[in-house]
Amino acid sequence: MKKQKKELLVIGAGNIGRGVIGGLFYESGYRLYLYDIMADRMEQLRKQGTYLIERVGAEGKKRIIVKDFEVLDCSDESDLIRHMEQVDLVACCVYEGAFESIAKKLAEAIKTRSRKIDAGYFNILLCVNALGAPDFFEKRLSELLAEDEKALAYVKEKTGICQVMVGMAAMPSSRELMEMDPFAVTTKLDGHIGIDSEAFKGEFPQVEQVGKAVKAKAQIFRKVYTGNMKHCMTAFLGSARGCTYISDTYDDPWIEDCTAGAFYEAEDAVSREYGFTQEERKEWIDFIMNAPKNRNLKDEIQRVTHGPKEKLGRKNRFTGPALLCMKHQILPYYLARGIAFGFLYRDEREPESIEITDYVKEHGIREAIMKYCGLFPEEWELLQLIEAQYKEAVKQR
Ligand SMILES: NC(=O)c1ccc[n+]([C@@H]2O[C@H](COP(=O)([O-])OP(=O)(O)OC[C@H]3O[C@@H](n4cnc5c(N)ncnc54)[C@H](O)[C@@H]3O)[C@@H](O)[C@H]2O)c1
Ligand SMILES: O=P(O)(O)OC[C@@H](O)[C@@H](O)[C@H](O)[C@H](O)CO
Repeated sequence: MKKQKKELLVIGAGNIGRGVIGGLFYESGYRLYLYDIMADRMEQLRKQGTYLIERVGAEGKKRIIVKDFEVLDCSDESDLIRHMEQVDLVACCVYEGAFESIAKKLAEAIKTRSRKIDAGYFNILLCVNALGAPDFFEKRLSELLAEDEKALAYVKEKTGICQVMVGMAAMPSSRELMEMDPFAVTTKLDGHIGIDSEAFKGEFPQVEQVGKAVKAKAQIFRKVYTGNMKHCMTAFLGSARGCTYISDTYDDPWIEDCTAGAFYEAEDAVSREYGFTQEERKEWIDFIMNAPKNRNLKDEIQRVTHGPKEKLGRKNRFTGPALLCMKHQILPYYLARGIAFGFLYRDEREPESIEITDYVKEHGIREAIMKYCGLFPEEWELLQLIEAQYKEAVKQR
């Protein structure tokens, strides 16, 4: 088997791309190639030549300076496609809105790759919380390459399209650090990255805190419906209590009870739906519920709630598990409370929260639930439950 070069092309050089994936692979000896759509900012990073990662744990902190990376010419797509043709490992660290344009460039690169005599494996790591990302890329690549048999065969035989569970939060650094280095990024110190090992092709990367994940397509639903849901519900409830950071909520027993309630409802429903074993369940519950409270990490509520329209949506982190609960005869009592507080969440810096709360004011909560959660009148039990929780929440505020 051809030895894989220790090189990683990062697409989306933001919190996760620079801070978590870039940082961990760099520390394990990988050469980084960074691409981002923000061409001017990337040019500044190229000139700067290094960037700082601050890793913050419950007990201690660690700083790393990333050096000797290459910033691509981000002013057009040709340099990106050329690197996709040459670097065997690509990490997509972007939101869903970027998927289509990345799929088109990958398709171009795959055409060239498939014609190389010694064409080796190519792995695409989808480091995203979006649900169904591998299915999207598999489908789009097969459509874009439909006329090209060689390229299609290369996708099938040599390309790994891998969901990655990024279990390590990352965020912009404090103002003091950003003044020292405008590219500084802060991440959790502990945490784990799981790459879909069933989809990965060839030699698996040996990187600290990065391991193999099985049942990855089910695991990402579990991560988003339980872990990210709990995180976002903490932020919605925390915002209602006047908190700025997630850590400000840690001593509030009401927030703790409500979010734990929602977590266990969702975890039960997800486990029934996807058939996680008792051992798998225990490990996951322990990872989320017994994680040490990291009071040193300043994770802003505004970052965690970002894009509330998507987050309240039918398939996303609240309505998704609430519907699964209904399917499996579990009452999504606390999940409905999380949704209710999502409808109360208003931050002038988050335009979607203004749209949602204004809509509730104008049309009433029932119409708003149908519009933003995508529920139908025949799903009346869940509709009524959220409505009731909303009315309670308004009284409590
Ligand atoms: N931040 C976290 O704690 C965390 C943890 C797990 C997973 N995630 C997921 O990781 C992904 C990235 O999150 P983030 O926090 O790093 O966001 P971010 O906004 O910090 O970074 C995303 C980067 O992608 C760039 N981008 C946008 N469109 C692009 C395109 N077409 N091509 C190339 N680059 C493009 C943006 O300019 C930005 O720099 C998201 O899917 C998120 O859900 C984030
Ligand atoms: O990045 P988002 O908007 O999908 O979700 C916000 C956070 O919940 C998320 O970034 C977490 O910090 C991360 O998924 C860690 O597990």
